[in-house]
Amino acid sequence: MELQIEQVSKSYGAKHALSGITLKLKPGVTGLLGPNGAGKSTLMRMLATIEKPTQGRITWNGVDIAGQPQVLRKELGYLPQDFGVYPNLTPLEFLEYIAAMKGMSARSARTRINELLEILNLSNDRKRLLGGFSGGMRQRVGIAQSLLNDPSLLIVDEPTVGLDPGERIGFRNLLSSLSGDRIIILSTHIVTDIESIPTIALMAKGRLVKYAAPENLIQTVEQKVWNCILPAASLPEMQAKYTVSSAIQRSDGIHTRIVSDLRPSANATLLPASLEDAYLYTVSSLGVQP
Ligand SMILES: Nc1ncnc2c1ncn2[C@@H]1O[C@H](COP(=O)(O)OP(=O)(O)OP(=O)(O)O)[C@@H](O)[C@H]1O
Repeated sequence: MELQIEQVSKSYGAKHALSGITLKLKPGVTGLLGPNGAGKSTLMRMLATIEKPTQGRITWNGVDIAGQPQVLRKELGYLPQDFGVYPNLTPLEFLEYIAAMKGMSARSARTRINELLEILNLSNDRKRLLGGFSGGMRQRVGIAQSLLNDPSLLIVDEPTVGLDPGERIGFRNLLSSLSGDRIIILSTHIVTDIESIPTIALMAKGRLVKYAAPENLIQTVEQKVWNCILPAASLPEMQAKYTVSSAIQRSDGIHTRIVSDLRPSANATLLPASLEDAYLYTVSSLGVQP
């Protein structure tokens, strides 16, 4: 099983949304991380065969999906960013409707739907109208519909938006349990969502900037993360000069976490680096607002 992205670019008129993306994905989870406008959704829409590249090609097990989208579609699960539900249906009715559109038999759909409602903790709400669901509950219904056909390629665009902290953790565990022999691609601009994912594709300005394991990304900022204790008045000046990843008010001043090649002040001390530091450092060095 292989998904190959070869020199893919996408333009909308004069706007270059993606430029020369090349990636080869094998079974496992890949996290697409990048600030707003990086091109994550555009790439995912092309992988989901909703749009075609302006240049380059995407192949699924060697077949170009622009010419033969059906080869991939039957093995695809997709949760788009702007996923909407029909408010007057229950989760059960909604999932039965999607399953019928995917060509599943009523019998196998019913078994799979029951399984998914259980996994996604929706069994007790199976007969309530979706219109009354919270954002997190709707998102779980969206995840359920993407898994109906037990897809070999699962694409989920910003799946944790609207989830509360407990649901986020539940979703992370669900993804790990699903990985096995399938390719999963998940996009986010929230670093903590993908800390436990084995491979990260970092995007900015329509380009693939890094493709590496989280620990390798963290290594790039080892010995570059500093704690400076500042008087409140100096914070704006430091923020203008350096990449500040956090600033916490304490009794002895503002504990400011700075990512910088050089020691930012005489009293600065080194801190262990995190994935968030690596992300901020990489994206800021490209002149992009993280
Ligand atoms: N249909 C479209 N027409 C014109 N421009 C578009 C279209 N879709 C995306 N773009 C532009 O392409 C760029 C990449 O957008 P995209 O939505 O893929 O980014 P993203 O990384 O998913 O960001 P976000 O997290 O905000 O969704 C942006 O500048 C966006 O405005």
